[in-house]
Amino acid sequence: MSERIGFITRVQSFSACHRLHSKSLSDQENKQIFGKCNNPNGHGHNYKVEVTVRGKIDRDTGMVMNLTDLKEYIEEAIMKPLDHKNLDRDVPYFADVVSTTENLSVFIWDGMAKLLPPDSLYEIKVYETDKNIVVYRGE
Ligand SMILES: Nc1nc2c(c(=O)[nH]1)N=C([C@H](O)[C@H](O)COP(=O)(O)OP(=O)(O)OP(=O)(O)O)CN2
Ligand SMILES: [Zn+2]
Repeated sequence: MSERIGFITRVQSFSACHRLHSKSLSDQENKQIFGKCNNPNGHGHNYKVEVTVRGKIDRDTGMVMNLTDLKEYIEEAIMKPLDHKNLDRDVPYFADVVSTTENLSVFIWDGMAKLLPPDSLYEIKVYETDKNIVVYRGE
């Protein structure tokens, strides 16, 4: 039988607060572009992240990868740095990067890619709310 390729996804939720504010823009521009999300005291989200890994379905194990290992990588790359954090103040990456869901997806991609086997990470999907969803595939 020829080699089969599978995609496996694990879902993880975390809570964090943030403020949309760019140091490259004036206060007036920040207010105009980000509106209520530029409120100085920030606001919170219950984020949901889907991490998808692509790979060969191993003939012996029947797995693309062990979901127990994926769970541990998610703990390192998502939960430890982000859960119950103020993204802008507690996560050094966001000191000069606006904490949009797009940039959060890139942060999570970079953290996961460091832990997973080379070229196995396929997609990061972040739900900021039920209605606001970002997909990042490392491009
Ligand atoms: N391109 C982006 N635009 C916006 C982002 C983002 O990450 N990328 N983020 C925000 C805010 O952080 C904000 O939290 C969005 O919240 P809100 O508009 O309240 O969310 P909903 O659309 O789900 O709320 P409803 O009021 O139910 O429509 C803004 N823009
Ligand atoms: Zn927000």
